[in-house]
Order: sequence, then C-alpha cells, then structure tokens
Amino acid sequence: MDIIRVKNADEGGQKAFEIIKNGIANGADTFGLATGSTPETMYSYMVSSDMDFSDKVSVNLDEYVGLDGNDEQSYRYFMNQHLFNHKPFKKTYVPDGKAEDLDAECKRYDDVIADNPIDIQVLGIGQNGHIGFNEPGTSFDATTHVVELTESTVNANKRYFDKVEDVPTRALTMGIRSIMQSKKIILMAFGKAKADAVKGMLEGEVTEDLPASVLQNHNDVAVIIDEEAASQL
Ligand SMILES: N[C@@H]1[C@@H](O)[C@H](O)[C@@H](COP(=O)(O)O)O[C@@H]1O
Repeated sequence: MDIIRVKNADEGGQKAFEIIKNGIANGADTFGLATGSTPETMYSYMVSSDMDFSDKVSVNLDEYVGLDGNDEQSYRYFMNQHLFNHKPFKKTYVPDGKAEDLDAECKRYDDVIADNPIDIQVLGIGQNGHIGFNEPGTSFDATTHVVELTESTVNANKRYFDKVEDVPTRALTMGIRSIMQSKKIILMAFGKAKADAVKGMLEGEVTEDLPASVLQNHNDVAVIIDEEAASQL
C-alpha cells in the first residue's frame, strides 16, 4: 500500500483529487464514490476545478434503508449536494434505500457494478474499520447486501440526525468483494477517532474482524492519512 501522510483533511482531499485527475488523464472513467465527512474536501477540490465529468460514471458504495433520495440525510442527497449538482456526471448510481424488495435491489446493484467496472474506488473508514457499510464480521466474499448497523456506527453517524432514534439501523452496501475488484483504491482517514482503525488496517492481520485490513491484499491502494489518524503507527 502506498501511504501518503498529509497535515490535515484539506491537504488530504487535494492529494486524492490529484490521484483522480491523473487517473482520468490515464483513461479512468468509472468512479466508486463514498459519503461521510472524510471525502468532503476531495469533492470541494473536484467542484472548484475546471474539470468536466459529464462523460464519467459514478457508482456509490451505500445508502440507508428507508431513506429516499430527497431526504437530507440520505447518501443520494449528500452526493447531489457535494458533487453532482455542481459537476454533472453522465450517470450516477446509488443503491435505492426505498426499494420495496431489498434482495432484488442488491441483485440489481451487483448488475450495475458488473456493467460498470470501477476504475478508482474512493473509501473512508469507520472507527471500527468498516468500509462502505461492511461491518466487522462481513465476509470478504460479500457482494451487495443489507446490513444491520453496529451501535458504534449508528453512534458515529448520529451527528447528521436530530436524534439517535432517527438514524436508520439498516443500510444497503456494496460488498467487499466488489470493492476489491476496483482497479485502484484511495482510502482517506482523518482525525484521532480513526487512529486505531488505521493501525489495524495497515499493521494488523488481515481479518474480517477489521474489514479495511483486506486492502492489504489489493495491489494498488493509496492510503491518505493526516497526522492524527497516523498517530498510532
Ligand atoms: N458508510 C459510511 C462510510 O462510507 C464512511 O467511510 C464512514 C466514515 O464516515 P466519516 O467520513 O464521516 O468519518 O461513515 C459511514 O459509515
């Protein structure tokens, strides 16, 4: 893994943006995208650039079950606000959290991923080492599936909701197997709360107990970490 140490989230977002830019110069046209506070600076750099993404495709990692794209807490809404409303893409995919048949939606999303192989996948990391919404214990062979979120994840994400009871307890997520099929992966982690997960991911054993550790088995990963996230290394 290529470990890129930066001062803060702003510099990290800039580095990630440069990797995206170089990727595009080398033919990348399908991007696996992530939500959360971590990639926000990268999206800002994309939005304020003069780049055109109108022939690019995006495939997002995950969505809360029960939230519709107009809901301000949905990941579809987040993506529209932070990127797509400013920089239109040719096509943007996010799992449908309101699908009546969630199993069928998982199958449909696997077809989307198969039809749009990801050139560059952007990831954040949860405090417990989750990627996307693949919580500890998820099989490395998983494809798109419905997950019951752990208490740690619900608590970490409650800051976006009025009260903790409003945080959905289930989500649809791309599986680890699909994430690992991306040609290139950029994982960003900023802040002290991520330090233990970052240490486990980089220095621990490869184990389903810490999903991000699977990235040790991928041959093209850039890990962008700030000083606080690197503080346990
Ligand atoms: N499903 C998302 C992940 O994709 C994200 O990496 C994680 C960390 O979020 P943040 O970047 O806000 O710390 O939160 C959520 O669980």
